[in-house]
Amino acid sequence: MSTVLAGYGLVKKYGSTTALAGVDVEVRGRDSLAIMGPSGSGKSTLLHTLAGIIRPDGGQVLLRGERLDNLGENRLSALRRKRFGFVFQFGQLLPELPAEENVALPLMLEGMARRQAVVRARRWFAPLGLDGLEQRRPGQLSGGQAQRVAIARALAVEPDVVFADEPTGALDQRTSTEVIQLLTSATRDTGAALVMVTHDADVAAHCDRVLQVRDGRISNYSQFTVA
Ligand SMILES: Nc1ncnc2c1ncn2[C@@H]1O[C@H](COP(=O)(O)OP(=O)(O)OP(=O)(O)O)[C@@H](O)[C@H]1O
Repeated sequence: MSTVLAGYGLVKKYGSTTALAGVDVEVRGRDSLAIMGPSGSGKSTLLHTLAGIIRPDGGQVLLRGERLDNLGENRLSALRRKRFGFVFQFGQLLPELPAEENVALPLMLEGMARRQAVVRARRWFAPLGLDGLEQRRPGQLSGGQAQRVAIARALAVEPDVVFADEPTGALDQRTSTEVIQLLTSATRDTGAALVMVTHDADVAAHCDRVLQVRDGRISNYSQFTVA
């Protein structure tokens, strides 16, 4: 599988703080990569830089060989909407919309008619164990169900890469295991790559590779064989 997303020589500074000190990373299609490391080591900065949310001060980010880091803001945000999906820790669903409309929203932002977008969105509910919850508002869902809706929303646009920042951070251990299994398998099934920040070694172990960041540098890479 060829490289989908790559960062080479990534540097990011905040005043006198060096958040990224020259990071190289490559992610292939269907590859899942967990980013771990101590608090303040640069994990979120690396994820956001690869996702085109933070612009690096040095180095390059490439999506299928196309540079992201020097695109104009409009092209960059269009590319993020179309080619990337995002799953965050919590609070990402719009509380006033039913679950199915939350999932349909990225499709509507891409110009799809509401009715068609909702039909497409509904297809994700059964595979993610959400059958029957289409009309629920986020406040009527458990934490694990809300994260599964967020996974559906991230996958609805059929992105090249899903970025997840502490996707299980607000869940108990059993729910966290269910959610990470669904996130890794559903992402792999679509052919997308997954890049995830987590503090939890059990969650990271569901990924193909784990990258350890320390003081803005990669201190270790490990490869798991996923069953
Ligand atoms: N917007 C910002 N302004 C100033 N400094 C920042 C900013 N964002 C991050 N930093 C600093 O950059 C370094 C890396 O931060 P980052 O959030 O990437 O770490 P992290 O590993 O994700 O931490 P955590 O696990 O606590 O979320 C830290 O020293 C942090 O204080």
